[in-house]
Order: sequence, then structure tokens, then C-alpha cells
Amino acid sequence: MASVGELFTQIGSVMAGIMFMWAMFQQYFPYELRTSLENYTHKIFSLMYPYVQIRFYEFSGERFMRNEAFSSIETYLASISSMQAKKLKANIVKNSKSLALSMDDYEEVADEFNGVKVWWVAGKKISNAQTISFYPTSDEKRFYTLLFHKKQREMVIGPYLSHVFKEGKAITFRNRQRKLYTNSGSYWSHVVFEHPATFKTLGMDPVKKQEIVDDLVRFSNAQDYYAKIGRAWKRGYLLYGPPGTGKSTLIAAMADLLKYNIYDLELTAVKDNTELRKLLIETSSKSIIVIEDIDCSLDLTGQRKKKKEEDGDDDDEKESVAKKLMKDEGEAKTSKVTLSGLLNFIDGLWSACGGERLIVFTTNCVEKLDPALIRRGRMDKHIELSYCCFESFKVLAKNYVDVESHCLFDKIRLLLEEVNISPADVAENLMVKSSVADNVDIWLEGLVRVLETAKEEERVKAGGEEENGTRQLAEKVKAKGIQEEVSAVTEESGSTKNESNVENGSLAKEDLVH
Ligand SMILES: Nc1ncnc2c1ncn2[C@@H]1O[C@H](COP(=O)(O)OP(=O)(O)OP(=O)(O)O)[C@@H](O)[C@H]1O
Ligand SMILES: [Mg+2]
Repeated sequence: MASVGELFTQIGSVMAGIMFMWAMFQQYFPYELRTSLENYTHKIFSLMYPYVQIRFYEFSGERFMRNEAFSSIETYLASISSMQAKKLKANIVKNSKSLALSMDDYEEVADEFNGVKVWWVAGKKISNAQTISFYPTSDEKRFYTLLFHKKQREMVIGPYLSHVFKEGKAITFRNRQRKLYTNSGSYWSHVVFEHPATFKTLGMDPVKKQEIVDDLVRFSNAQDYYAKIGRAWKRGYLLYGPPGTGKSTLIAAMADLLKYNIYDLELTAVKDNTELRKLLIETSSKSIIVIEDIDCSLDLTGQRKKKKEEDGDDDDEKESVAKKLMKDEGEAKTSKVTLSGLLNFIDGLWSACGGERLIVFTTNCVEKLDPALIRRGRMDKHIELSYCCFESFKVLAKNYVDVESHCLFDKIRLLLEEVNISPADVAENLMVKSSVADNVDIWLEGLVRVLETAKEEERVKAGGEEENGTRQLAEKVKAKGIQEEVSAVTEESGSTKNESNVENGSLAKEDLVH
């Protein structure tokens, strides 16, 4: 039995035949008769075949470029055809992470939009023309035919087709392989980005997590809103918190949620503001531009750097390889990117180069950052990632050891309220144990021991500090007492004392105070 699409196509061909015959023979009829016959035939034709067809060919133009409309339709129809069509084709498309299904030739599917029914038919023409071309061509000309009632012409050509193209592009975008770009100097290079972190695996207070997800989704759907208020479609996030609390993991989860590419911008490898501008202009839309450890990347935090040098801080991992190399090669190559340069680019015209962008800064010490850098409007959302709370632990326990409740959970909750431990440390403990034995009790008991040890260490440290504080206080009190005595003696001796005595007295006083 012929399908709806075939039937329409066949009727269409018959009608086309009749029209052809009419065109041949009309010359033999007198003019008046011809005109009225023409009117009648058109009426009959429209009554018998009230459908309109639009054909979309795969290749178009001289160089046989692939028609973008065809690709979008193919992608759009994939989900419908996988449910309706009896014969499907499967492809692995370049830069796509999933198998692409499409309906096979001469298959047809029906679609409905705003209560209007349309039909799509996949067809192909075999070309007999013998052409010699530099570009590889195929003898087959594939196409999709869209059939709809002529009453729906406006609706189909307008809203329906734009819906098809938009959806097709959105599906292609969702299925694309995401990329992680890194800069060496002023050039971006990329690798396929396949970070497994998602919001589901991120240990965080669920309310806070939901708030971030909602914020991101709202942003990604807010094109019209940003256009209406006349602002560039961008949003800044500042992630701050101690090491190992999930800042980088959150960025990966954001990229996973929105299906964005990531541009990991290493500022210390950027020579100057001109290079920075070039790099930022080259970023594409639907991307996250990340500057990790912003306090270490720019000379915004002289204090911290000084402190690090004094303390011989072992936080060296924080320093990028590029920075170390630059250090080794001497001061000549030091980055000349300035705070004002960076701010200009965040606010400047580049950020309005079409499409949405997120800018994410991370830092371990938010208090050291220049307020100008993180004011609202630049960094719209400030997110603190802190030490592991019980809610975060539950997510980690579910991910790492697949446990949702356990008799040790209460104990762990109480310990987590008292101990500052990063989710990275908790995860590490759960992971190490999991390779030793396949026993949840052992993993959790191990974690309890770690937490108890940390608690004891914190108690000892706090005790030591308290003791130190008390000793210092006692010394101060003692010093003050002696100082008062000295003052009393000085007053008593009055003006009768000679100069040298007064000098000695004041020296002794200063010594005691210090
Ligand atoms: N909140 C979290 N949820 C799930 N896993 C986490 C979380 N925080 C840390 N981790 C785990 O710890 C590892 C280190 O975390 P991450 O690199 O995200 O920390 P960070 O805050 O970026 O640290 P740093 O300040 O040192 O860059 C991750 O690979 C992840 O497995
Ligand atoms: Mg990090």
C-alpha cells in the first residue's frame, strides 16, 4: 500500500502531467475559452490536490556545498524517524559524540506543530549527467520533501520551519564533542573535553546546588532578555574557597550542564594586553572562559605573594608550569597583563561578539582580590565552596561507595560539624579504601578514624594556640606592671633626677614594652 507521502507525490506527478498536456494543447483553443478553462482547471487542480511541497536538497550551489537546511532537517527528523520509520540509516558524524540516525530513502514520517500536521518524505534522484568536477560529487541527489495543506502555508513556511531549523541546530549542538582550549602564548590549542564531573556527582548543599543550576539554565535561555535590556549576553562567576573544595569540579559540571566548551586561560603565559585581546576575541560563543587562581595570575595580591615568599609556602602546585618556566627564564618575559586591561576586556566590546559566554574566576583567597575585579556586574555571582558538610559527604558516599545510609552516618555528621576537611580529602579516603576491600563498614570506619585524628589535631593546635595566647597575655600583663612601676619611680624621682637617669628609664621602659 502506498504511504501518504508517496500518494501525494504520485497525485502531484499526475497533476503535473495534466498541466503539461494542457500547456501543449491550449494553443488550439480560442482565447476566451482558454481563459475560462484555465480558471476551471486551476480550481479543480487545487480541489483535487490542495497540498504544497517544498524540497530541500542535500547539496546545493556550484561547489556542491552541503545545504545547512538539509543537515538541520536530518537532525531534527532523527528523533521522529527513530520512532516512526521502518527503515533507518546510522552514521557516525565527525565531531559528534553519538550515533546519528536518519530515515532511509523513500521513508516518510509525520510531524505535528501547533495542531497542524505535515509530512516529510526522504527521496533521492539518480543523476545521468556525466560531469567532471574537481570536487567529489555523487550520482545520487538526496532530498527531503515537506508536504502540507495549502491552508497552512504561512504557518509552515514561517514558524514551523524556523522551529525545525532551530531544533535541528540545538540537537547538533547537544551532540557535539565538547572541547577544552588552553593557551600557550597567544594561541589556543584544544583537546576533546570529557570530564566526568556533573552536578549529580558534585558534593554540595542541595539547595545551593539547585540555585546554581537554575541560575545557569536561566542565563542560557535569556537571549531575548539580554537583547531587551541592551546588555552583552555574558555572566561572571567567582568561585572561592580552600583548596580541594570543588571549584574546578564545579566548572566541569557547569560545562556539562550547558554543553559549553571551556577556554582555560593561563594569564601568566599571556605577554600583554594585546595578546589577551586577541585570545579573547578568538573564543567562540557558548563557552566558559576560566581563569583559575586569579590571585596568583595577576599582580593583584602583592601581600599574598610576599607572604608566600616569607613563609616558604608549600603551595607551589598552584603555580602554573608556564609561570615556573617564566620565572626560570628571568624577569624579561614577565606577563604585562594588567588589571585594568583585564577589566576592559571583560566589560568591553569583545564580550558582545555574539553568543553567550560565562567568565569564571577561581581563587583560594577572595579577600585578597581587588574589589573592582569582583564587583557585581563583572562577577555577577559569588559562590563559596567550603569544607565538606554532611550533605556533600552523602553525595560522595553515594558516588564512591554506593551507600545512601549507614549506622556510622550520624557519627560522621557530628564529626564533620567539628572538623574542617575538604571534599577532596574525604573522596581520597573513600577511594583508597575501596581498592583495599569491598566492605562499606571498613571504608566508613577508616573515614571516621581520619576525622577523629583531624579533630584531635585541631584540638591540640587550638590548645597550643590558647596556651601561647595565655603566655603572651601574661607577659604583656607582666610588662605592663613593670612599666607602671617604672613610671611611678620616674615620677617619684621628679625633676631632681639627671638627664642620663631619665634616658635610662625610658630605654628600660621601651625594652619592657616590646
Ligand atoms: N564538592 C566536591 N564534590 C565532588 N568531588 C569533589 C568536590 N570537591 C573536591 N572533589 C574531588 O577532589 C578533587 C579536587 O577538587 P578540585 O580540583 O575541584 O578542587 P579545587 O577547589 O579546584 O582545588 P584548588 O583550589 O586546589 O584548585 C576533584 O578531582 C574531585 O574528585
Ligand atoms: Mg582548582
